[in-house]
Amino acid sequence: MSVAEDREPHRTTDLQHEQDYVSMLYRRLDDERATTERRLDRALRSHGETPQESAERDAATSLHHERLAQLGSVEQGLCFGRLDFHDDRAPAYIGRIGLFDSDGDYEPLLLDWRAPAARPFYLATAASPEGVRRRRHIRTLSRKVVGLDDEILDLRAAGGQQADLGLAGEAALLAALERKRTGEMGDIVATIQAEQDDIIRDELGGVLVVQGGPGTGKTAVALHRAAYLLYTYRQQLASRGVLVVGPNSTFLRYIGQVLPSLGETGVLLSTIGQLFPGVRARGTERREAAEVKGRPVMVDVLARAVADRQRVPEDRFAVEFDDDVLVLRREVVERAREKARRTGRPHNVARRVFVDAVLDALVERAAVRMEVDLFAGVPDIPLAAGETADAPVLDARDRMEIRAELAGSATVAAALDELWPKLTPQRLLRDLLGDADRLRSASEGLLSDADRAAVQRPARSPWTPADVPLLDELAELLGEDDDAERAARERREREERAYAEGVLDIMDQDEEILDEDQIRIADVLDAELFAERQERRSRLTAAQRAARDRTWTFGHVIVDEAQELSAMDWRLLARRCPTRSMTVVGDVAQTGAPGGASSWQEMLGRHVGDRWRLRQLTVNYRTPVEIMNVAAEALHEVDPDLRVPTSVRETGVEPWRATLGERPLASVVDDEVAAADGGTVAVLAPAARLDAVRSELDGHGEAVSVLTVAEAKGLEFDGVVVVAPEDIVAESPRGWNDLYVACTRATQRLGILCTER
Ligand SMILES: Nc1ncnc2c1ncn2[C@@H]1O[C@H](COP(=O)(O)OP(=O)(O)OP(=O)(O)O)[C@@H](O)[C@H]1O
Repeated sequence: MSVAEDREPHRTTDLQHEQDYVSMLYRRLDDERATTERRLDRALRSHGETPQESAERDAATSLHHERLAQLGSVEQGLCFGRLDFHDDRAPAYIGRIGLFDSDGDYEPLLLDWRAPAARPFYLATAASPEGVRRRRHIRTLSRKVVGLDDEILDLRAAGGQQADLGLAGEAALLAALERKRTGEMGDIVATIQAEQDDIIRDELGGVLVVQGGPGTGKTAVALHRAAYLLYTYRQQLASRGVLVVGPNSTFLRYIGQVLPSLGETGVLLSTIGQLFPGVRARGTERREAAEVKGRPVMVDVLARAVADRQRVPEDRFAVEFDDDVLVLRREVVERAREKARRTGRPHNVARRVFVDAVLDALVERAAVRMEVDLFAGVPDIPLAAGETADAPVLDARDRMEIRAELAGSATVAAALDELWPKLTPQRLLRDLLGDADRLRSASEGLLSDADRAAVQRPARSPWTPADVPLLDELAELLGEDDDAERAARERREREERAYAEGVLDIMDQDEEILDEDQIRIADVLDAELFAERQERRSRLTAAQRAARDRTWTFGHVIVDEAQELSAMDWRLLARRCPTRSMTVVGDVAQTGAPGGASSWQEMLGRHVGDRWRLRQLTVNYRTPVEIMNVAAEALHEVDPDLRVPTSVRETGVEPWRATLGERPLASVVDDEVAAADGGTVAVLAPAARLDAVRSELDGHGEAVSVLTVAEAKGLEFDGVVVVAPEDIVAESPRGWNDLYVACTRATQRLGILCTER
């Protein structure tokens, strides 16, 4: 233990004193909620006469709404710490948000954990106390104070000893770590450790890489960093939002409550597969297919696939027009294509240039034909004075009319579409992966026959996560000719606004003549109107607006389990974050994805060169020593030089091994469920055995999660049973990494069922 810890039961007076203070804080919180509700109500009822007033009203409702959400989310564990100082400063209380005295002097009653003044709570040690005499953890249940853990930051009291791991608030920390898991990640705001705090508060700019073994709190640190950045750089980040990328939707559900519990709503949690609005990547595919799709060479394959759709006719281009056939030579179309390509614009935007050039050529052809027709059978008339024989018979206006007619002709449009079709990313990718000839043409010399066989699939196949970065790349290559759509959107917004203003006016007139009861009905209407109006504009947080917009760029991007991302995934993320303000969190020893990375430089070099900074986390908070000893065997197979992180606790419970099939799996798992005593249990199986294991454990319901290792990435359970580790290892080129991940999901107990082999 690093410091003297007060394990004596606290005197009732101490508890009572803290209870009084905490109760006062909750009263202050209630007041604040009531005030904010009143402000929100007032803002909703105010009419914006001018566009500026409307905008101000929207900004105010949005602000109050956000504040209300924040005040609502900090109810549990509002205040969790107190610092007492050596000098005569008043004690500082630390909590989830800042609260101030409502009187004139505006004294802080509770410090937000992210405020600089709260930092000693996480950093002060006996050796470097930063003026702190005592650190107190206050444990609460609802609004009741149920316990206190004190540390006196005094080297003499600690016997001059510094513990190896330098843990702060050890009693509170160990209590948190021993807690049964619920299936949802909780925040660690009361027990953040110094090495974690350093990372959480690292500066905003540039790429920060956080490398740490399993259970070192990388995910927790990443989420607290998001909350810290939004607090500290609110001006910069509130409007653009923060994106947190996780490996799959189970993981996102697992971490989903952490940021709201810290009072933050401006964060979009997403997988890579969810980052293309309008596409749900629910399909699965073989590892080989995902690996090929993740390679950087796909950029060239896709560029070629787009170029392949810009065709010129074999021989000549003939199109029916006005009971006639207009013919263009192949070279004329080729020149039009070159002209369009030379603009360097994306396919759908450059299409206009191509279409214009072909239409110009067609107008010429049509004009010639008309002149021929006009004069057919007409005897030569002598030229009048000033006339020349080659003066055009059709003037500019005639030509414009012909052009308009050509442009409006369905046959001409269809013929042009054959040569240079308008394309969506979805259509192009479906066509490409569903057609062997197209695929070969786009990838000859870039992919092998085996690669092509891996990615080719029936045209109606569902989208997979590895398709999404390809769709994103194609969206860039194809571009959007969206003038008409933008105008329609603006018109729609104007109409909606006028409608809302109208409803408000009617309500106001009504209110003047309604009696009390009816006004209450109007209040309900008001609430509905509020919801409607907010839904359209101000209620949407930056994160929600970002989720609907592929071209949104975020103020900061945090990537968890980053080692799993492919080169194409990184290209997509780089587009979402042109400022390269990123936090990249992961463990290159846990890489399971075939396109994932085994070194950070290999992964990031292509996008940021060597302009990234590395921080390491070294202490394992999840997995006890006994289990890490077993996990270390798997890690040794990955790379004998790698070391497991140091565990903070021992449980005295050794992991067990048995042979699969000796006892029915259901009964083995029943024992584990009983041992977990209300905690969570997972059975991790090789993909090939998953269905069989699931049906064997049918009836265990929600008590047991049956998952592949890939699905269990980033999650944790009180008890874990690993089925057929040999098969897990054999199933993938990174099988030992997978086994390492499987063993390190456990917080209390690990069992391994080997196959007979
Ligand atoms: N300072 C802390 N106080 C309390 N609990 C902590 C602390 N740091 C980490 N934990 C807990 O340890 C567990 C592991 O944390 P987390 O999932 O963030 O680790 P990780 O490094 O992302 O692991 P992996 O790479 O295996 O997914 C979680 O239950 C987390 O809440």
